Amino acid sequence: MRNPRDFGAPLAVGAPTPLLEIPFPPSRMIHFLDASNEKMVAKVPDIAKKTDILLGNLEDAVPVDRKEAAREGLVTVGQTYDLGETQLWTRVNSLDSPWVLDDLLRLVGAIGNRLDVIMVPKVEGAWDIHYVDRLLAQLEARFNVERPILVHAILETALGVANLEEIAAASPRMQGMSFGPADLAASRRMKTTRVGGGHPGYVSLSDPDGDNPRVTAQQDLWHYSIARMVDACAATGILPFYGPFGDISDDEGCEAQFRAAFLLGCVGAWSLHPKQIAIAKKVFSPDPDEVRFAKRVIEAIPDGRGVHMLDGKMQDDATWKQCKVMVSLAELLAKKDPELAEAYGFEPATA
Ligand SMILES: CC(C)(COP(=O)(O)OP(=O)(O)OC[C@H]1O[C@@H](n2cnc3c(N)ncnc32)[C@H](O)[C@@H]1OP(=O)(O)O)[C@@H](O)C(=O)NCCC(=O)NCCSC(=O)C[C@H](O)C(=O)O
Ligand SMILES: [Mg+2]
Repeated sequence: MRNPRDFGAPLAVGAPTPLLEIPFPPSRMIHFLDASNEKMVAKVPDIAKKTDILLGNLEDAVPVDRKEAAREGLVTVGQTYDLGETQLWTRVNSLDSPWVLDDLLRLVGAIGNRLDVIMVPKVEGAWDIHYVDRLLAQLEARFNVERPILVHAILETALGVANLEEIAAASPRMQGMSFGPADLAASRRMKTTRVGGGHPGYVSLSDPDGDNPRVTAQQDLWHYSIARMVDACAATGILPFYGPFGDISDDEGCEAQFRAAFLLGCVGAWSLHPKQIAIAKKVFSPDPDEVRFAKRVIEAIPDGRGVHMLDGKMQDDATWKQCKVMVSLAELLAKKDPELAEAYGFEPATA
């Protein structure tokens, strides 16, 4: 066990001091692109204005013969594009791959001061985070990186899900976690070929009722693991994200999957295609009617104490805290987006 008094100390001489509080800028969507694809890179200036997070993907979906081009393309994006307030992340190759060491060496050396977060795939336990933590500290010291690069784990193996509490608490560098339904399905031997979403075979069935047809309702394959991820993240002050929705043609299915994650506590989701950015923005920006109601609750109970009735609904200390969650998120997003500020009824100057 690490000495708790050393938890906030750098793991290498000359590395920046770890953050003890994880920053929470707007994080509704992590937009994936392959920086070896010229068409995608050409869209960076436009996409950077629309997405909260831009991620250069180096792992799965990037063919083996384009791994180096994707890495170098991301270096070029980091060195040449002004992304404004949009965060720049990468997903490196998995820790057992032949590419990850060069991914980390090259990216921290070339754009270490531009990279906000490194997403590490297929994290299985705290030991994976400890490895990346020490190596990043050494590289930060070597390349004079001024602020710690944070680490985001993808939960996409059965062992990773079994160990998620330890992963969340493994390092002050842990920024958050994403849920990876495709690799997780394979790891668990689930019988679905879909990337996220439901399945028509996973249903609950009503009881027999004479000759009447029995009713089925599709169930959520992912509820248990996403809820565990949200608890582990909230318990350690880091941020949970839903991952990919692979049926690019099914906007409604994507929205439903994202909304289930949003309601459970996730702050954002991945967008694989430019059109999923708008879906994530819609879902992960709280509904204006809910925000207006939450504001009324806070105005009605300024000190957050006691019991009150509003529109026939009981309000107390706990509902006040729920409303604070909603209004704080709305305020954060309104600062970035004047249209949302108006929809939420915030004065532009105070938003
Ligand atoms: C899914 C795609 C392969 C679809 O691409 P395409 O067939 O080219 O779609 P369109 O013809 O509709 O594209 C229209 C234009 O938009 C550009 N485009 C497409 N996607 C992106 C993007 N992500 N960023 C920027 N620009 C994009 C196209 O180039 C077209 O441009 P133009 O011709 O000039 O109009 C593709 O969207 C894609 O590759 N997406 C990323 C896929 C990805 O990153 N997959 C990995 C993440 S999911 C995962 O790893 C699973 C997870 O780990 C788990 O285990 O669950
Ligand atoms: Mg995966």
